[in-house]
Amino acid sequence: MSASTAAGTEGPSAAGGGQPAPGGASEASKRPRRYRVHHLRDFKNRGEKWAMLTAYDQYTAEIFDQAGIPVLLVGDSAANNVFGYDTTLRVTVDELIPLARAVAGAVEHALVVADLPFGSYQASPEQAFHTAVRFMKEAGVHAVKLEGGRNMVPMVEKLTQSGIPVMAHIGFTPQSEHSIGGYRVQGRGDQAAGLIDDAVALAEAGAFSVVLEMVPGDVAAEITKRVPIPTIGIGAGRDTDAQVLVWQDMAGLRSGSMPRFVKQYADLRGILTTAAATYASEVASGAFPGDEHTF
Ligand SMILES: Nc1nc(=O)c2c([nH]1)NC[C@@H]1CN(c3ccc(C(=O)N[C@@H](CCC(=O)O)C(=O)O)cc3)CN21
Ligand SMILES: CC(C)C(=O)C(=O)O
Ligand SMILES: [Mg+2]
Repeated sequence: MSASTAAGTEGPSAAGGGQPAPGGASEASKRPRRYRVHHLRDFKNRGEKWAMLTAYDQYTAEIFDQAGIPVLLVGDSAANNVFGYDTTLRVTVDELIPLARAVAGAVEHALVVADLPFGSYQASPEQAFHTAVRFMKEAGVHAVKLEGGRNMVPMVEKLTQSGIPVMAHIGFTPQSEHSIGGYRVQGRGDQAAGLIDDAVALAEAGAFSVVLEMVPGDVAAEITKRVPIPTIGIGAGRDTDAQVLVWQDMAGLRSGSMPRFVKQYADLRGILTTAAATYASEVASGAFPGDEHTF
């Protein structure tokens, strides 16, 4: 797998290998050598919807890349989906960078975005800059994401002016769980105007896209109309430019109750449970290893 940014990255590539691209299989040959922020803006202008997924390791990144997912997010949700912490607040830059390095190193076409962990960017634009540079240098990601509205404008300006593309994230922002007071829909009623102002300010500050998490569908639709950058919804209805889900939710690996915005497209937990139990019983019975596995 190549993380190359060599010449020839702009044009469409014939090396799609027949894999599906966002617009469907027929679009595969149009898949760019590397998705760039301008491709995402083109999708918006053409009204083509696309999907983002989280990824935290080599094989999932490779699989989602080959499936035609144009943007992969190394989310701070690694906190609860990799490390077993109860909230995203716990994950550190030092923990997330190796995962981001695995993902960025495994993809050929996808644009890889890393979440800036809680506490690693809020203090100042300089702090945000130094953390983002670590992700770009040590992990090789192509962009970073941070949570917050108008208060994040100085950070977004500093990063974008330094050549670091920034994905914004508003609505329910899990890193602010304790000040928000729980996992709650944001932007209802007279909160809507403030959320729209946040999105507009972040776009003006240079953000290349904005995640809208747990926002009423009509508010997300209004924001999507009002800003020139792509909106990426999670629990924000069907009218955003793109959607994002945590991959373990999407593929049915995670146990327990699922947020309402999740749709499960596979039962990986069932598949792995059966595989592990069958392996164990074949070892117990002596059916594995067989002659063909023996030297
Ligand atoms: N596995 C996983 N999936 C996610 O979507 C996700 C993470 N982890 N970790 C980081 C954040 C946290 N997120 C979450 C997690 C839970 C709910 C949730 O339980 N929502 C409930 C209650 C909503 C309400 O109270 O109104 C729901 O039914 O949607 C929402 C967002 C989204 N992100
Ligand atoms: C759910 C997405 C947007 C996220 O921020 C994460 O996975 O950390
Ligand atoms: Mg996150």
